[in-house]
Parts: sequence; structure tokens; C-alpha cells
Amino acid sequence: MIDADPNLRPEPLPEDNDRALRPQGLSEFIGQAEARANLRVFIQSARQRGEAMDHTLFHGPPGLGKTTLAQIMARELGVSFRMTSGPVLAKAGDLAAILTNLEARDVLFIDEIHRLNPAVEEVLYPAMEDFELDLVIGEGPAARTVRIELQPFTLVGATTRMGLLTTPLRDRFGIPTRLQFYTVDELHEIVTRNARKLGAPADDAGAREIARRSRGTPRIAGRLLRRVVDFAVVEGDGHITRELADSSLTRLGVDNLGLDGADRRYLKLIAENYAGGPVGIETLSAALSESRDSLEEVIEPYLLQQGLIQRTPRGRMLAQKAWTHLGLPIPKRQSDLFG
Ligand SMILES: Nc1ncnc2c1ncn2[C@@H]1O[C@H](COP(=O)(O)OP(=O)(O)OP(=O)(O)O)[C@@H](O)[C@H]1O
Ligand SMILES: [Mg+2]
Repeated sequence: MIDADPNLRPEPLPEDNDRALRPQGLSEFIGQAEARANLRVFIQSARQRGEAMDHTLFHGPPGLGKTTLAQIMARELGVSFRMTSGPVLAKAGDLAAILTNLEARDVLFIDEIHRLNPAVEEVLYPAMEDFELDLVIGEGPAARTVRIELQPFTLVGATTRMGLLTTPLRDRFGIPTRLQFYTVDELHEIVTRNARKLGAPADDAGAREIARRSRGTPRIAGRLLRRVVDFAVVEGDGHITRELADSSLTRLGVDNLGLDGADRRYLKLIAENYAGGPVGIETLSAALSESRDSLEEVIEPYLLQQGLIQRTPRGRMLAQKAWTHLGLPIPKRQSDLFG
């Protein structure tokens, strides 16, 4: 990782102590209005019919609330929540053991579902479709298949890489749900509420400053808030004002668009070494010593959403806004292009 300040990256950290701040119910969950409204209907319908809710797939960038929503679903459905992940399920038997232990209507959450081993995925198809498990017992000529009936359950899958899901798996989710980046207003509300929970109330402008610089991502908002709370407690009077938030975040290397050192290095590389692009993703990945996946999953989505870069068939290009943000003059060739 370039410039590895883990506070500013949206991937989960083991030391994230989020439990106190994680919303517990659908009505406490802020943002994702469309997804939330639909889920509310599907949950209520499943409850009224006394059936397992349809299989649900959450996809979108890290830290937007996929795991949180899966937990909320189980709670609102009044069922147990079982959690595992694609890479953990090494063998078909691992999944079979979990499936046979589910009770009727339980939620089974599989994180990083795009990383399922194909042999495990095969087991999942009939389980999702007919609540049946076909297990092969023994080996060679003595091998035989036994069919086991499962309790009806709800599979909730989460992925940051929808494109890596196989079509048969994707097609078996009745409720595919894309999570969006949060608006500043939504993050403002989340920060205000969490600051209060952490015992360091934020005034309106203070909360907004953190919200604006959180890359549309509640996980980052939560982390930046914790750091600002530290500064408020030690160097301030325990309250979060705009000045305090601004100086704390600047000291953490988060600029006024919420970009950190890694984002700025990405933009500067295209500006300074490739005259604004287009430049291929593999080239960027090599030059930054950053995996292509992490560029595509973590760095680029927010830069694209902010209109700082464009993806073209010939590679990545800086948009006008990026030159302005970096404080660099737009090269002649590009300013012609921008008109
Ligand atoms: N709508 C929300 N309101 C308040 N806090 C939220 C909201 N959504 C997410 N969070 C908080 O953001 C953090 C990240 O959420 P979560 O772990 O659900 O993300 P995720 O999409 O599963 O991420 P990943 O892709 O890395 O698994 C959690 O601490 C959670 O409490
Ligand atoms: Mg998650």
C-alpha cells in the first residue's frame, strides 16, 4: 500500500471497535433510502407470510453498510444470524456443515461471496433454489450421492466486485441491492449522532466538516470522527467545532475533498508523468506498487464519483477538477479537450 494510513482507507480494520456505533434497526440506519424502503417491504412481507425472505445480494464499495444491513435484516426478521465468508469456506463440506445447522428462516451471511471456491458454489445452487443439499459420500466407484433437505433460509451475500460473480450465482438472488456513496447530509447526520454517542458533541459546522471529508463512506466518517474526538478531548474542550475538525483532519493528511496521500499520489502520477493520461490501469498499478484490485475497488470509485478522473477505453484520464484540486496548470492539449 502506498502511504498506508489505515485510518483513511475504507477496508475494515481488526481494531475497529464499531459495535457501539453500528445501527441496530432499519429505522436507525441513515441513507440508502431506496434500498431501505424496499427492504422494509420485503422483510414485512416475509414476516407476514411466515416464510424465509428471498436471497439478497448487497454490492458496492467497502464500508457502505453491507454487513450492517445483513445484521439488521436478521434482527428485523426475528431470526438468527450466521456469518461466514467466501475465502473461509474452503471445502464443500464446510458449507454443508453450516447449512445443515440453520434453523427455519435464518439468515446466512456470506461476505466476499465473489471469492467462493467453485466446488463450494456448486453446493450453494440447489441449496438456494430448492433448499436441498446433494452430498457425495465416499470416493471412486463406491461414491454415492445423498440428498439432504434443508430448512428454508435466507442467503445474504455481500461483494465489492459484482463483476466477478458468476452468472448462475448472481441469478439466484431475488433481491440484488446496490449500495451508493452517502451524501454529505446523510454523513452529517451519522457524524452528529455518533459524536453524541462518543460523548464529544459536534456543532453543526464541525459535523459537516467531517462529513464532507469522509469520501461518502460511513466507515471512514466513523474513523475520522474518532480521531477528531481525540483532538477535542486532549487539545480542545471536548466539543467538535469546524476549526477543530479542520485542523485535526489536515494534520491527519485528509484534504478538503477528503482525499488522502494515496489518492493525491494517484492523481499526481497521472498529471506529472503521463500529462493527464490516458494511462492504463496496469501501468498505474506498477508505478504506485498498488494492486490493480485495490486501485479499482478502493481508490478509483470515489475519484470517479467526485468527477476527478474519467475511465476511457484507452485508460484513466484526469478531469479538469483534478488539475484545479492539485493546483496544477491544465496542459494545453487537455484544455483544448475540455473546451
Ligand atoms: N447507514 C449507516 N449509518 C450509520 N453507520 C453506518 C451506516 N452504514 C454503515 N455504518 C457504519 O460504517 C461501518 C462500516 O459498515 P459495514 O461494516 O456494514 O460496511 P461493509 O459495506 O460491510 O464494508 P466491507 O465491504 O468492507 O465489508 C460500520 O462501523 C457501521 O456501523
Ligand atoms: Mg462488510
